[in-house]
Amino acid sequence: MINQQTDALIIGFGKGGKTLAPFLANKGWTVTVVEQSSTMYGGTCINIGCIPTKALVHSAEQVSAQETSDFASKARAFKEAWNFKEELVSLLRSKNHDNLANHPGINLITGQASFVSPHEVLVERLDRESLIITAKHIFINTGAIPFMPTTTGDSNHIYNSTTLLEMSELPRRMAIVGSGFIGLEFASMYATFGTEVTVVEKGADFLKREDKDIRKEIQSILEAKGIRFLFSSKVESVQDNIKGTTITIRNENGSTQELDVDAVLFATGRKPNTANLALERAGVQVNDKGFIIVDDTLRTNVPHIWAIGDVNGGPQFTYISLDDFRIIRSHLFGDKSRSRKDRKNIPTSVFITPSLAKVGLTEEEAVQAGYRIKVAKLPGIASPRARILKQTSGLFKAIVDEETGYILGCTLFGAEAAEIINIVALAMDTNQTYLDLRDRIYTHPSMTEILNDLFSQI
Ligand SMILES: Cc1cc2nc3c(=O)[nH]c(=O)nc-3n(C[C@H](O)[C@H](O)[C@H](O)COP(=O)(O)OP(=O)(O)OC[C@H]3O[C@@H](n4cnc5c(N)ncnc54)[C@H](O)[C@@H]3O)c2cc1C
Ligand SMILES: NC(=O)c1ccc[n+]([C@@H]2O[C@H](COP(=O)([O-])OP(=O)(O)OC[C@H]3O[C@@H](n4cnc5c(N)ncnc54)[C@H](O)[C@@H]3O)[C@@H](O)[C@H]2O)c1
Repeated sequence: MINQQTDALIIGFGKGGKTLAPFLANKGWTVTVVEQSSTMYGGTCINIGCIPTKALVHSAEQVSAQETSDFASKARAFKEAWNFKEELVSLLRSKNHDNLANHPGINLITGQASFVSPHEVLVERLDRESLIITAKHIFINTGAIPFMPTTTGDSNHIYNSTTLLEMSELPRRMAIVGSGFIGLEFASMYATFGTEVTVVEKGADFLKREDKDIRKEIQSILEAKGIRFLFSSKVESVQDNIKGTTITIRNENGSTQELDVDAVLFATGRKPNTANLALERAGVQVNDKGFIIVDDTLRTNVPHIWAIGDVNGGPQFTYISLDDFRIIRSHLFGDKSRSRKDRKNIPTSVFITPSLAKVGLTEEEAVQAGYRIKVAKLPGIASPRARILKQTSGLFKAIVDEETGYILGCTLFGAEAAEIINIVALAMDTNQTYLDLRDRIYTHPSMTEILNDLFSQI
């Protein structure tokens, strides 16, 4: 057993941790980063999350614009897109690796970390001697992993988002269980490539935090791609047969139906990746779902141990993990003022085609909160840029406080919505009124200029 000392030990190569490591090293701290897998340098986002999925979404949109007709051509197009995704991920993984490995103040170790005591962590390496690292400060950044509900049966066709991304063949028929971010993004992407997709959702509807008109528009556009939705339904069993696999779906009213598919994706949420950490040996507390409990400055109940990113139970987005880094920076080397409370309007985007992006309140939420509101709405086709991009479907919507003119919320379902929403979020965070966005000079022809027209509806 080798013993090492370090000022900061970062467990997991997540977004916040990999940003914190060079920051602390540049401040003169000795920094050790431990990542359990050589295929995960750069973390979930780079390897099995945002980047590979959005590369496939983008390729699907290009293929759909070419209107390939027969399945064999579609399958070839998917294989090409998959190869591109693999090349991109491998490039980014290696860049991420080198960024830390080549930094003179950072010791990057590949191995699995678990606590021995509050200041000591065991690192087990595949083909090398284990280490005990004694650290003054410890940052847990181990992310989240897919949560899979139990089903009966025997199948080699069950996937989660990680394992499905390893498959280079386009399935002809696919069931996707869950219609959250991952379920909808995969459904839209595979259907755009040409897979026959059925989505099985236990709830009575999807995206429950969206207004009804937006949900209706999304559903009709996804259905037009050929996606079938089965709501209030659960997959009970998955049983392989010579042609693929048969899933048995039970509806809320008790009736069952069978569906033959080639692949079943479970996209039913993600749970904290803490099982191997032996947190109890450090005395670190977790909540009933296993997420590490932190205060608004991201410290755990053990003052020298912090938790960053998905593992601390905050919103599961790469940009939130990055913001966790900013909070920790503020507390270690800044004025100690930044906290989770500063996050006012967090924009989100679901990368279906066209994309859905949102910030702040929906119409229903604003009414429930007691605001007197004005609502602006425009169809996607109102944008000249959307016509150029051949993505004219969708719906843009903004909610404004009638009394003050402040923007309470905005949902953009249309081309490049994930870009435009950041401008609306900035306006909201800096207390600008809807008039500021209505009367701004934007480039033309851009998607952003839809804000001129959208807010002119008020
Ligand atoms: C399919 C998919 C698509 C997504 N798309 C988006 C998107 O478009 N936009 C967005 O913002 N977010 C997206 N997300 C969410 C986003 O990927 C995560 O919120 C983000 O990556 C979380 O980062 P993190 O800092 O918590 O840690 P992670 O990036 O999850 O890193 C944790 C690391 O810790 C390592 N580790 C775990 N346990 C140990 C241990 N005991 N010892 C050593 N190492 C360990 C893991 O191997 C992993 O590399 C997506 C997620 C998925 C699954
Ligand atoms: N574009 C992005 O920013 C992006 C993309 C992908 C993932 N993510 C992050 O990853 C997280 C996890 O994504 P996710 O889609 O796995 O989770 P999710 O929580 O967004 O959605 C899970 C869905 O599965 C349904 N479900 C759960 N159990 C079920 C069952 N047994 N049968 C049928 N349906 C069931 C739920 O009702 C829900 O609709 C997201 O919340 C998000 O934070 C972000």
